Amino acid sequence: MSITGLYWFTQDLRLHDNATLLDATRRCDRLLCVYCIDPAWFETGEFGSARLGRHRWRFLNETLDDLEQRLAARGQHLIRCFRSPGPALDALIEQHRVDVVVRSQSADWYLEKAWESLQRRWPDVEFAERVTHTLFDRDALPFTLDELPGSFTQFRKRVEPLGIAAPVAAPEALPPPVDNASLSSPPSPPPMPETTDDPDSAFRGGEREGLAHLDAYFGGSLPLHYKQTRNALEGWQNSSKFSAWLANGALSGRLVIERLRDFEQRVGANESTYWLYFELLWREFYQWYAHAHGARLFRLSGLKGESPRPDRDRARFAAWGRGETGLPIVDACMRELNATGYMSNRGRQLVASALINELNQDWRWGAAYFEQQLVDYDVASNWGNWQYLGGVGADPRGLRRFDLAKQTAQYDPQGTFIARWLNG
Ligand SMILES: Cc1cc2nc3c(=O)[nH]c(=O)nc-3n(C[C@H](O)[C@H](O)[C@H](O)COP(=O)(O)OP(=O)(O)OC[C@H]3O[C@@H](n4cnc5c(N)ncnc54)[C@H](O)[C@@H]3O)c2cc1C
Repeated sequence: MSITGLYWFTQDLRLHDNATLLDATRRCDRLLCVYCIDPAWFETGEFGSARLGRHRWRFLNETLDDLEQRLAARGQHLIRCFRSPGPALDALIEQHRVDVVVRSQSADWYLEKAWESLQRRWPDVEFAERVTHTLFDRDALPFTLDELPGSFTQFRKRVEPLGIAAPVAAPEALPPPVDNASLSSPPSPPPMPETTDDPDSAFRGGEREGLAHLDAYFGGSLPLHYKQTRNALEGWQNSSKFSAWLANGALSGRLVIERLRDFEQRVGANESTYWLYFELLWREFYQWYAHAHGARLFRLSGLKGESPRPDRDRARFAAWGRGETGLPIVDACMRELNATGYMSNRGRQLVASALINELNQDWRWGAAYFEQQLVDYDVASNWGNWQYLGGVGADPRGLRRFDLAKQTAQYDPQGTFIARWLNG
């Protein structure tokens, strides 16, 4: 019997180190490759922001264009459905009599729900999934997700002794598309929102760009100084800038680790190279944290029994979003975010602390605004970090309040960063 497969791309937008794609290649005689762009992403949600803003929309389109080219080089085709995954995949499964649906697991609770209900609606179809977004497979973790350590430090100590599997090679060939005639007319004709120019953003989407950036970063000596520079408020070279490609899966974390180990062999290992690995373990922690806690990621009380009591002042929140709070370091960071889609880790900590502690607003409004604006938005890292700073997540020390004057003196002693964004 000949097998028709549907590959549902989500946050694994690459061919390298993609065990799910290898699996689909082995199993299927014909394959539909599909990406769903949910129109709901562009609507204002309950926290006052859209799920997808212009920076990541542009980055996503570049990523999908690149993926399409890579698939085309292997005789395949990417179907972009401008429709929510449920009805989009239902239509394709029915139209093409799909036998097996394949996808990479995701830390995104909404995608998990969509996957579960798809399985319920199609009991005769086979469903298969692999983990491609993390360094460790779920089975390799020395604990179940119910027993996920409550803090990063406990997590790190348990996983550091584990080996990280080598990335797998990209498939040389793929099964052919199902039916070329029908693929030229995807089931959802409405036009997608236009992408605009984004001259201020240095991030360019796609696997090709991600791999080139990886080569550039490990081709010089930057990793040797990472620990000293990573906290800077600005500067492309001060941190790795891998986040945007990691977030949509155009780069695999395992590949980053392989290149890091190679760099340590060739050039040398030091505290900074260790620290890059350490930060990637933070990412790993939040991925499993999101898997473990599901919808609690979005609750005001987070993992705690008691909820904070924010003011919920829309005008004050909007001023924070525009970078008009009157707190110079916060306003500079927010204007950078709005213009470029990126903000340093230090900046993210400061603006989150200000929204929660100085302005007394709902941390989820801030998290949702970041979701809209960040080019590197990742559901697990974003909502996990916001919970942490809001004192309702994985921080054993509770609420974090940053002294903005002290932070400004330390990280912008000459005032150049603030001047650039407030006067520029
Ligand atoms: C409030 C807040 C929201 C955040 N939202 C996101 C988000 O949506 N997406 C995102 O990728 N990161 C998020 N982060 C984490 C971190 O700020 C970014 O990963 C980092 O600034 C990206 O720049 P980089 O790639 O140069 O990082 P580097 O310093 O070079 O770190 C290397 C990699 O380690 C990972 N990493 C580093 N710090 C963290 C961290 N604190 N938590 C999780 N992973 C980390 C990232 O994958 C990053 O690419 C958030 C942090 C805060 C405080």
